Amino acid sequence: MAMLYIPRCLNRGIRNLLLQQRSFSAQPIHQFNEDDIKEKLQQFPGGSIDLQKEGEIATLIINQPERINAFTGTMILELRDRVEELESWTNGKGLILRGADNTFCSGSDLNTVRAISNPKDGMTMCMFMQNTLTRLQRLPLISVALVQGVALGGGAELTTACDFRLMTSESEIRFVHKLMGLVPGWGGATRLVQIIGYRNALKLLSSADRVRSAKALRIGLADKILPSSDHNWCMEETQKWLSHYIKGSSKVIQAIKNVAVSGRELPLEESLRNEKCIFSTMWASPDNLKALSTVMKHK
Ligand SMILES: CC[C@H](C(=O)O)C(=O)SCCNC(=O)CCNC(=O)[C@H](O)C(C)(C)COP(=O)(O)OP(=O)(O)OC[C@H]1O[C@@H](n2cnc3c(N)ncnc32)[C@H](O)[C@@H]1OP(=O)(O)O
Repeated sequence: MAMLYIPRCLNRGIRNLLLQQRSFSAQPIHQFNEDDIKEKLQQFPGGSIDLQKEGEIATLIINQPERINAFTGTMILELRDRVEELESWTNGKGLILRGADNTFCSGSDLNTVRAISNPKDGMTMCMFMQNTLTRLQRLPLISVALVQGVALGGGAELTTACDFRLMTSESEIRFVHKLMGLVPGWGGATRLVQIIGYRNALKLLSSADRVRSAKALRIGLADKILPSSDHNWCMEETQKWLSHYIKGSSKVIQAIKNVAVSGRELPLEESLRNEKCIFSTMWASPDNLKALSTVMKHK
């Protein structure tokens, strides 16, 4: 669940209202019995999704470098567990999503794909991943995908579940779905339209062209190009870039992410009500009172 922070000290009416609002983000997009698909995905092991927390920034690592970090069945399950863990990380502020070994992700593992290439499994896998990536997208953390090497197919879709994308001058994002007789199924098309607009998204999906970093920056898919591909340097630069957006207390950063998600996802009136509720948790809060007690000049 992407959780709003709801202080216990609020009066009962406001607290109940906030709890109701919170249940909006906790609702899975698709409600279905997950047992069958979980059992199926367990049969395709390999690789891992690793979670590291360092201070206020967590890093999720897609880890199967021998297959360019392709997603196996168990990695799909592990991603969900890791996202769930991040949902209850109350002190966190930022998240970096990256692949192991200087590349991002080559999409679904084709061995897994072949084994579940029937309508029923395809549909439940699609719903499972859409639920997970929606939860990832709604985490109250500011998230950035560090795209080194390639982000192909499902890998390209994954980048769109983050708030921002940093690429290296050598990396590329490519929606190859058309070449496989498919459309994105992990929510990637919907999110791509939100990020770069209908016309640009349609061009990328219908051409299956590779998007190198300069073009990605131009059309708003990437937020920065890192000039070196050296892994340690890229990670340091990504942390530096992210740290600009996560200065301040975790409650303030999480509230900012929540109002932004609300603005993106909810109809106007509902979003305004949600913003009011979140605002009410921040007004006269310790962070707010501390700021007011200092002499402020925003020069
Ligand atoms: C599109 C829909 C679907 C979804 O989930 O929505 C998908 O994502 S399906 C997967 C789409 N991705 C692909 O089709 C990737 C195909 N592979 C490639 O294009 C290349 O391997 C590439 C560009 C990723 C990497 O090329 P490079 O020359 O750097 O390395 P190799 O080709 O030698 O790859 C090393 C090794 O990895 C295996 N590999 C790569 N990607 C996958 C994958 N997605 N699933 C399974 N295995 C993958 C590749 O076959 C090589 O294995 P080897 O045994 O050494 O031949």
